[in-house]
Amino acid sequence: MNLDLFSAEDTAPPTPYEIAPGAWALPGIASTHADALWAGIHKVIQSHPLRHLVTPGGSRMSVAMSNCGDLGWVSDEAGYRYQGTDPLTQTPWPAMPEGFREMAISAAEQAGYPAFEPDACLINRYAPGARMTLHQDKNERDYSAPIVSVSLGLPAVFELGGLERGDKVQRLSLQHGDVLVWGGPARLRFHGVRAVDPGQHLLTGAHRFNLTFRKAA
Ligand SMILES: O=C(O)CCC(=O)C(=O)O
Ligand SMILES: [Fe+2]
Repeated sequence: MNLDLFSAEDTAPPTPYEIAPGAWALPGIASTHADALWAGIHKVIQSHPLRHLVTPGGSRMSVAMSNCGDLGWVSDEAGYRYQGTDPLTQTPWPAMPEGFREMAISAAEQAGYPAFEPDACLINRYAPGARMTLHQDKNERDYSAPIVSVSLGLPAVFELGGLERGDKVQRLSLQHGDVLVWGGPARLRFHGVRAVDPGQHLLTGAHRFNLTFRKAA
């Protein structure tokens, strides 16, 4: 009798795959770093709390945000932008923890983008029902560096569109520890996150967290 319940096929680590030219999924690569990333998130949000920013149009975002690194992404009635100071605390954003930087650089490398030097890390917290509508990341000064996006906690459905808002979107299920990297011809693709379903995760509780690394300056 064969009692080998876990065949080699089942236990083989998932491998990186290209979702679209220049866009890569790196399943699970952050899971072994999750505890360190989680500790880093906590440290950052202790001094620079998660908050619901307001869009230039005046709506409150459902995702709560904070930042670390030289620059942080913010939004208010005046627009979207990066700045070195947290508008809430009026103090500089905390330094990007070394483990964050290493994770982002390694992910970019695995997706074929060597020499990624992130200077901004946006921390996104999704409670059940929170979502991010289709958008392009285009507040960065130049688009030659990729975007590195790390998922922690509750799963979510990521939508990757094309270069035009109306283009067809492909849906990807993102689990704890999954990383997406998009750059080059994919750098300005529209993308978003569908409303997160209620759930419980051992590390993050009732939330999904996402770290988005960018070279903003
Ligand atoms: O939460 C995610 O997976 C994506 C976040 C995102 O697109 C952004 O912060 O610009
Ligand atoms: Fe984005």
